[in-house]
Amino acid sequence: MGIGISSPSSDYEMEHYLGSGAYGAVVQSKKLTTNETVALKVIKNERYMEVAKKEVKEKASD
Ligand SMILES: Nc1ncnc2c1ncn2[C@@H]1O[C@H](COP(=O)(O)OP(=O)(O)OP(=O)(O)O)[C@@H](O)[C@H]1O
Repeated sequence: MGIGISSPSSDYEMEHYLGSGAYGAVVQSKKLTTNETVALKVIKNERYMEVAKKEVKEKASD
């Protein structure tokens, strides 16, 4: 059983480490509300939060 993590929209279970970038680590996880496999980016520092939010918005509009 992996480590659990929650967001306002779902709970996730972390499965395994995928890699690291400048802002934090990426972990393969299961989204428990839908059973989907997703990549969760865990931001390593609060200072990077705004950069991360901007990246998510840009990727969502691709
Ligand atoms: N959807 C994904 N599926 C599989 N592996 C992924 C996925 N997203 C990220 N990774 C892995 O995690 C690593 C870090 O990804 P991340 O997006 O944080 O950084 P990056 O785009 O490589 O670089 P930067 O930090 O400059 O944005 C990647 O190099 C890759 O190995």
